[in-house]
Amino acid sequence: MKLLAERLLGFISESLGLKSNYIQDAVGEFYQNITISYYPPCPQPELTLGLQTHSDMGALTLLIQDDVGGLQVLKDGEWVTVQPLSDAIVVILADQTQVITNGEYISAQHRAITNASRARLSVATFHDPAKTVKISPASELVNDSSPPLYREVVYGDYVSSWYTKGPEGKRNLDALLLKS
Ligand SMILES: O=C(O)CCC(=O)C(=O)O
Ligand SMILES: [Fe+2]
Repeated sequence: MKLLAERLLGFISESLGLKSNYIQDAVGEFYQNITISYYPPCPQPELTLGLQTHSDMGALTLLIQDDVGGLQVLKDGEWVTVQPLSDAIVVILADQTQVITNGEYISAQHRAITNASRARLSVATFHDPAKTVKISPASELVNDSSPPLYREVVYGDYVSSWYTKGPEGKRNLDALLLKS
């Protein structure tokens, strides 16, 4: 998972004209976190979500889901179900990559819905900076016509505020926006 995350961040860096290890260097050694989520059947799925709308706070998330399905991503204002595919790994771009790329790449808002009949399992591997790492837009991507969109943040502070305020859409990322 770590190698895959490194390669994907490498491709993202290269696509923006940065050296391939740019984002990896900005993030530093990954703090790898694994969450296994179990969603029991819910008698009234229309009344509750399995997981509320959020974007992941680190750099990149790699997710494996079983064949039940329930992960949805927000695309053009609509919720789109990520169809389970056997052997597939879902790549979820997370907030720090949005900051480093100065908004060229956008972290995905997603949620998990429940269903009435089958329990669901997902395994997410988060690739995050260490808590002491400072994250800011890549200087190579910032100039007079493309000013920095986000202020620098110590990743640990971002995590604290995420847990204090809770994830509500992308409000934690929006709090880093510099006023133009
Ligand atoms: O269970 C899922 O499909 C989503 C899990 C997730 O988004 C998370 O743990 O951050
Ligand atoms: Fe997530």
